[in-house]
Amino acid sequence: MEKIIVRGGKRLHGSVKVEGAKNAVLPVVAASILAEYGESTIEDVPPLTDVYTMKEVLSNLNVAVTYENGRFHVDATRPLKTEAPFEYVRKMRASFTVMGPLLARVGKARIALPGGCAIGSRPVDQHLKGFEALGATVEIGNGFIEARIDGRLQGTKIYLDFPSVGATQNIMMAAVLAEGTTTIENVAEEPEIVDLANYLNAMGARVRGAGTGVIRIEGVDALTGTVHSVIPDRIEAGTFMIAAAITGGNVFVEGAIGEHMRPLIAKMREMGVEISEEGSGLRVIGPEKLKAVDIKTMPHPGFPTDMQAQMMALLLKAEGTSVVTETIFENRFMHVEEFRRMNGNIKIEGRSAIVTGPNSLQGAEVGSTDLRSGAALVVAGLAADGYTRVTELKHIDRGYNRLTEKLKALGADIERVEEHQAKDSLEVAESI
Ligand SMILES: CC(=O)N[C@H]1[C@@H](OP(=O)(O)OP(=O)(O)OC[C@H]2O[C@@H](n3ccc(=O)[nH]c3=O)[C@H](O)[C@@H]2O)O[C@H](CO)[C@@H](O)[C@@H]1O
Ligand SMILES: C=C(OP(=O)(O)O)C(=O)O
Repeated sequence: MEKIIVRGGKRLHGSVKVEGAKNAVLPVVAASILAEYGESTIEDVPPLTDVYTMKEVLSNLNVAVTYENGRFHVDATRPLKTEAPFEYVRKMRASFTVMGPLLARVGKARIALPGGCAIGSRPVDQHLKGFEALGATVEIGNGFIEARIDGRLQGTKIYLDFPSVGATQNIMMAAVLAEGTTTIENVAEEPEIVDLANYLNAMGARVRGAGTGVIRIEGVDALTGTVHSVIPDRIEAGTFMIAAAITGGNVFVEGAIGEHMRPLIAKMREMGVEISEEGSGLRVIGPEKLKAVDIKTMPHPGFPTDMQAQMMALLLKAEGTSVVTETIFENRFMHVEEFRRMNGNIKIEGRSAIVTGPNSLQGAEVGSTDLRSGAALVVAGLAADGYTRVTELKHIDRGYNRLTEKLKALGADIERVEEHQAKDSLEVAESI
């Protein structure tokens, strides 16, 4: 087992390049199953464990997939299998997004029921409601969800109870091959939805309205593989912006798209962080003193839940009381306990965490509970006295490529070490 050891106190400076967005890559790769003709090439794909899991899911469906030099080549023209077993869905919930494409292409999909996880129960009822509205029969049993349709899915009108990102994507991918027009209302508006729509349209689909609350899809008979570069990762970018701010540093985050990050930029500016759009990215300059602000996670364009933990790390250093309210996932405060180990003053009241600062954070041994909490602990470690040891790195590896190396290149005292070295971590850390 590995650990990240970080010694706080260094101001970050320099430039860091953002990679392709994990949350755009996964649905786009799933959508490549829809191409009855030709190959797809998906570019700017970072080497994350989730990407490798998606590759395995597709290979298992008899799709020919190769991944090299940040490019995913997918050939889905062979006869497809229709089952995604628990071993993949357990590793990565996004495996469930192959259901819509399979149903549309083959008329059948059998996917293991995605379970709960560290951030909440995460049901898929809205995905299933969409498939049923399109004419599919959905059955749940023996730990699997099976959806079938005789003939083609039929265009329809669907209203989502909640603007779920995954349900919007899954239903969009099913509807592109349906007969007639589908209108989906109250959809998610995240940049990753727009990216998926752009890819689908480049394959020959007719999707309109992605990025607004209503998506209209005119079904087509078949799709053809194409080349697509995914959007930059706004969550990775945001994590580096917070790392820069928490250390009072000056960092250029290359590739960060301001338009995708308005709520984070607005809140960081309220805290006193200087953020400017500069050429192909964002420059972030951390102030000497940070001000407390309140945060409420909401569907896009609200404040993203995937930035909540990292933002809480920054708020720990802010002067005053901040209220962080999590409205998307019912259990996304697992990092609070870990921050407390680092001397963080945080109280939880229902769906809110009350952070009182500024805190003089102390290095401690802390565990990632999901990928963003892991990154948030590393970021907090950059501003803590002494050594912070972050464990359970498998979570971080799902969503961040070379986090340690990138922070080190910005001047952080940080090292990723094997457990046996970490036993002697102080010694290792002293040699950083
Ligand atoms: C791979 C990927 O892109 N993951 C992102 C995606 O996850 P994901 O697509 O799973 O998130 P959703 O938007 O679907 O979930 C948001 C909320 O809706 C609920 N819900 C969802 C579907 C459903 O059928 N029924 C239901 O009740 C969930 O339990 C959750 O409370 O969007 C989340 C919200 O921005 C992000 O945190 C994740 O990083
Ligand atoms: C929660 C996340 O991802 P997933 O939906 O894949 O668990 C995330 O990216 O922060």
